[in-house]
Amino acid sequence: MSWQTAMDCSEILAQHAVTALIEEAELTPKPGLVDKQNSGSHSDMSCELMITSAKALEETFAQIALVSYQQKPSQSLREKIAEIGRSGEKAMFRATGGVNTHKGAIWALGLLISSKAMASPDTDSETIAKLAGELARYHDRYVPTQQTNGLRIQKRYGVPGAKGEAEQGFPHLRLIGLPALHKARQKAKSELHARIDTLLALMANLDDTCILHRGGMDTLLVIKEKADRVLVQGGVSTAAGWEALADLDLECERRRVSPGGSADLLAATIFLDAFNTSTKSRCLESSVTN
Ligand SMILES: CC(C)(COP(=O)(O)OP(=O)(O)OC[C@H]1O[C@@H](n2cnc3c(N)ncnc32)[C@H](O)[C@@H]1O)[C@@H](O)C(=O)NCCC(=O)NCCS
Ligand SMILES: Nc1ncnc2c1ncn2[C@@H]1O[C@H](COP(=O)(O)OP(=O)(O)OP(=O)(O)O)[C@@H](O)[C@H]1O
Repeated sequence: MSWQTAMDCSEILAQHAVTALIEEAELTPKPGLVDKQNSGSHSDMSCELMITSAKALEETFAQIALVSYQQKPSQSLREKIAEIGRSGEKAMFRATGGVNTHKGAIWALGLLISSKAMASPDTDSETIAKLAGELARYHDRYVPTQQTNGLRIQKRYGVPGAKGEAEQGFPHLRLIGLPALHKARQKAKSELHARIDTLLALMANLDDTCILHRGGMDTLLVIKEKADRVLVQGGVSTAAGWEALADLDLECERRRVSPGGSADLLAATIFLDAFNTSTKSRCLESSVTN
């Protein structure tokens, strides 16, 4: 996939980002998260709301791509996209009536869109994620000083959180998400199973501040271990893996936790993967059973 002008680039990247968010929301089943079957551990969200929110972000994503087109990482660019990202958060809250549907996703996708727009269209995903990290490491002098759940949790548990993940060049995207998706496809898994296995691989590895915030460290460790157990059983395409997924789902429900950070990184994985020409026309079946 290629683009010739800044406008093309902006439209293509924004559309792809919205599609990635919609495909993440619609992927079913997902433990603890909003999907087509239920709203997981989120009493204030639904799949329709996630889709409304995703569509409301298209303009934000387009603006980020436009200001980043053929630029280099710099403090000035970092501050420009931070401002656009913050107005994107406002657009999200307006569209959802005040519900935080995509804050983490705006952050991750915003940086990756900026990086894609800076680089030439055929740049590989590894380089894109690292370039996004380079941009994230510039200090934003206008960052609001108020405390967030994520900042509190990062301090309390000493984990990198969404900010650290980006500043490190998205290691979970490069080393876990994209390889898990490609490995599942190599094993001829269906696209549905491949994507759920990718989410589980992220959940098994990520110190997700959404889970830490609601459940604490004990809960995070149990969720990581149970996600890993599905993969050890061969993933959700096996009967034992499917059963282990049901067990993980019950655990998220019982503890009222949701892997929002892993969901964001799954959307980011889907976004970057779409530019890989060999996987362009993947067919995602709508079945929710094994
Ligand atoms: C860095 C952000 C996410 C704020 O982070 P913070 O951890 O303080 O906030 P908060 O807890 O509210 O949100 C974090 C969200 O990140 C996701 N997340 C959680 N853990 C992780 C993790 N380990 N890795 C990646 N994402 C994670 C979850 O969805 C979570 O809800 C971001 O909102 C921000 O600072 N935006 C400012 C605007 C900006 O600079 N934008 C630039 C790109 S558009
Ligand atoms: N399918 C999904 N379902 C739920 N959350 C998702 C999904 N996809 C991504 N997320 C991410 O999860 C985050 C929402 O998590 P959460 O509800 O824990 O945040 P919060 O509103 O800040 O905290 P809390 O609800 O615990 O007060 C969003 O910012 C979003 O980026």
